[in-house]
Amino acid sequence: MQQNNLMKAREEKYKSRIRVLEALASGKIHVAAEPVHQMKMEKEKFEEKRQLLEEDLTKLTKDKESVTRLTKDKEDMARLLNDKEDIIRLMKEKEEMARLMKEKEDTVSLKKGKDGDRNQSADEHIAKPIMYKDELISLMKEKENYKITIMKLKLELEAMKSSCEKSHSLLETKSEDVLNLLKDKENSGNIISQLRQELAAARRSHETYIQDLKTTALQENRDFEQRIKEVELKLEDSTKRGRYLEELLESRIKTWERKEIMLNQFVGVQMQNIQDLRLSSVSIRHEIQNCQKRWSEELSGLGKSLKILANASEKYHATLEENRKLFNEVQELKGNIRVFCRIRPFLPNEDHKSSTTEITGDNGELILANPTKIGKEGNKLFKFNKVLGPTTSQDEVFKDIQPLVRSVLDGYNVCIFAYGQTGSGKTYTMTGPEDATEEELGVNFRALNDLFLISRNRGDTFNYEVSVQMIEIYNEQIHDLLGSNGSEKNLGILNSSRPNGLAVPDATLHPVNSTTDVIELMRTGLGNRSVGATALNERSSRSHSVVTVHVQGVDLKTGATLRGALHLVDLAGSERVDRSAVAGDRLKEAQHINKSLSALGDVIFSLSQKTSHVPYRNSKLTQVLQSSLGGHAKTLMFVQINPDVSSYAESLSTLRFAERVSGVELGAAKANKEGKDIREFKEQLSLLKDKIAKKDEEINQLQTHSPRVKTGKRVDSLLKHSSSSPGISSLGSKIQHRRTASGGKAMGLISRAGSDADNFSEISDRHSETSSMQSVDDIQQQREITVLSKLPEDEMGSNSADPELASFGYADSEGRLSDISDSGISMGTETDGSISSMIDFALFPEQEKIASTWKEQENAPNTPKDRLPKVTTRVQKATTPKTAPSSSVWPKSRDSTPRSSASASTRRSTITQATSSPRTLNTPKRWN
Ligand SMILES: Nc1ncnc2c1ncn2[C@@H]1O[C@H](COP(=O)(O)OP(=O)(O)OP(=O)(O)O)[C@@H](O)[C@H]1O
Repeated sequence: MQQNNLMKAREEKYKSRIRVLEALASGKIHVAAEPVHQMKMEKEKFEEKRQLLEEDLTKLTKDKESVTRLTKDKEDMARLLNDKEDIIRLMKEKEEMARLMKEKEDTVSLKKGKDGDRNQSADEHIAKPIMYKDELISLMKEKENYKITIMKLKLELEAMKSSCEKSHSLLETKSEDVLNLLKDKENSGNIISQLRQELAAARRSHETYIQDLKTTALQENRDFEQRIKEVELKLEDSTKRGRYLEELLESRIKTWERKEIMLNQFVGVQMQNIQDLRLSSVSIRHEIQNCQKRWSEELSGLGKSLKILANASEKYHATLEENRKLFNEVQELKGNIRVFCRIRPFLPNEDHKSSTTEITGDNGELILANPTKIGKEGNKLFKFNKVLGPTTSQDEVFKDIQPLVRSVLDGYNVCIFAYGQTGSGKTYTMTGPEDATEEELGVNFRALNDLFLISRNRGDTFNYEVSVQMIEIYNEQIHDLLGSNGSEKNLGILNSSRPNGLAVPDATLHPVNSTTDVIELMRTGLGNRSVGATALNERSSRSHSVVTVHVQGVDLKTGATLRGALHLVDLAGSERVDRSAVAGDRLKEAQHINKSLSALGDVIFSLSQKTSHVPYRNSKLTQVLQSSLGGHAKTLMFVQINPDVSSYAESLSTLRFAERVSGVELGAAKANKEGKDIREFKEQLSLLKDKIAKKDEEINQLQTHSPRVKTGKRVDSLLKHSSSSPGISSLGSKIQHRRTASGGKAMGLISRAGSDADNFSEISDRHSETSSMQSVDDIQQQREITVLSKLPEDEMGSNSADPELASFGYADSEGRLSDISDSGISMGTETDGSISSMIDFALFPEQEKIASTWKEQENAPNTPKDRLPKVTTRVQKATTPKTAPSSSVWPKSRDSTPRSSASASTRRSTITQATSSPRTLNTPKRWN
């Protein structure tokens, strides 16, 4: 406890010391500020510290006293220990005494024995026992005393023992205390020495601190004195300035007073003004309120009129929409060629910055910007049925033409062709890119798939048969892309009015039943085309590919048949070819492309002008598409545009062409529907026609041997121009051949030209019902004869390999040329009173009756031989008034007119003398 208290006291002391030191440390900061006060504080603290130290000292002294007391206790203890030792020694002595007593007793007993002996001897010696008795009694007494003393000693010893034990235990505790005290003392000694050291150190530091304080105080005093001097100086200055400022203030106050007076006067005036302004503002407010009222009235009026306008605009849009629909319906009724313009996106390798095209909305308008002209001046607006932007997907494209494609199943002929320069996306639209994904598949695949789908859906009511032909027209030669021999064979064209409606009957017709069949076929076809492409140097872009889907449907209820054909045409690139830049095969290809595209243009133009003669036969392409372009078909053209600036010229020419095409009215489309009876009747008719053809041949043979015909020069020439009559045509050709055999060089050339593959068309024409009376091939041959007859024989020989090319007008180097002008062709246009119809009259009695009046007038003979001169006369009659229009709308080529007239005159003089009607031949024209 004591020790704990001691420790607590020390702790308190140290804490107080720390506080003092902290107070000193904190006080030190303020020393500089209040040195005197601080010093007093310091002194007080120091006093406190001193008192504490004194208290410590008194405590220590007390400790010392207690230590001294303890030392005394210790000494007592030592004394007690000595006592104890004495007691022990006494005990030992007592034991010694006891031992001695024992020895004495023993001696006594021995003495007693001796006494017995002595008694015996007493007898002997009677005096001796009495002496010994006394001695014994004294000894006994002594013994008794000893016993008492021993008892006393024993008691004393026990008391001593107990006290000794007590003092031993006390001693033990004391000794422990002493040890503790000694330790404490040692510790206290240490602490005291430590405290002394600390005290000395504190004294030293305090002294130094006091010393420092003194020096700082001195320094501060000096600084204070310095500052006081400075402050005194400043005070002097400020007093001076104060005086100056007072003076200044006074003068200013005076000025301000003056100004105040002025200001008051001014304020008075201003107040007056404000009053005036208030009055005027009140009047203005009134005015504004009036204005606001008027405006709100006007605004509400405007709102009403705006509402009316909005309603009107809504109605206007609805009307516009209706107009558009009506326009489309009108176009549908008129049978206009639909034109969809598709703009290809920029390809990864192209500069994406500058596009020449801009789509203005969803109304089919397209602006083509001339890159050389800035602003609206260079813009040209075109309008089509639809404009498909670069982001339009293949599916969206097909959705737009789907109804058209589906109408094939209702017996319509549909033709979809893609026109545009190379690389503008024709093949992409029609077929899709190479390795196309399902989304990228083109119109061909989608159309066939759709046809299958619908035909399957109509399975309950109709039985459809779908078959596909795929041909390629390259250098005016037709190749079958689905044939087993690849595309090598050159095929001929038949007029599509044959019962099966096939334009190219020799091209393989593949029946297809499923989408897989179609994909297989397309692959084969494209494979054959691409094989050609490698061999013939990008032939794909230099040939037209035509996929024809023939659909024949039988109505399961009525037995009526429907026959529809869908032509999907990927045309060759339409770009202009600068002839100086190409030669050889390329030149030939370009010329053929130009020729066929020009022919297509001519046909479209003729259709748009509704001329009686349409020059289908000017190219293989138009011949193949004849039934789809003119025969009440639905026709759609995709105009493909490359948006790049470099293609501006081509785009302009393409769009102009497309614009003209969009104006073409083909007449309302008609479905090829036939009742069962009609079909049978038509089949009979075609059989009869075949018979007639055979009969005609027989007649020809007879006529060949007839002397009248051999010498009949007039008949010969007339026959030449009545070639559309089957019998007469063949007769004419025979006569020509005969003349060739007997004639000169020119005739030889005729023969060669006649042997050209194109003559297939001529021969086939004999089976035609409605073809023109004078075929284009005839005119071509005549031109060849005319032109080539002027050439030296060797030159003719070199050109004779390709008579078509030899006659192909190259005068215009930049444009597509049609070497056979529309005006030239139309000199022998077909009429309703054509020879074939006359023959029909003769063969079918009913018709003959109808025409009896005419026959009577003409006094028509009944035999074919007799009929012939009548026929020719009729031809002359029919032909003469239908002179070709003397002025074509198409620009004539620079050198064409003289050549044409020359050739016409030459032709008249050398070959034909039969026709005297004025003709204009070979006016080349250009579609651009
Ligand atoms: N709408 C389109 N979206 C994406 N790529 C297109 C599109 N149209 C065309 N292309 C790409 O442009 C390139 C040229 O297209 P494509 O071969 O169809 O042109 P083309 O007019 O048929 O050429 P050619 O006359 O040589 O046959 C191809 O790489 C094709 O994938």
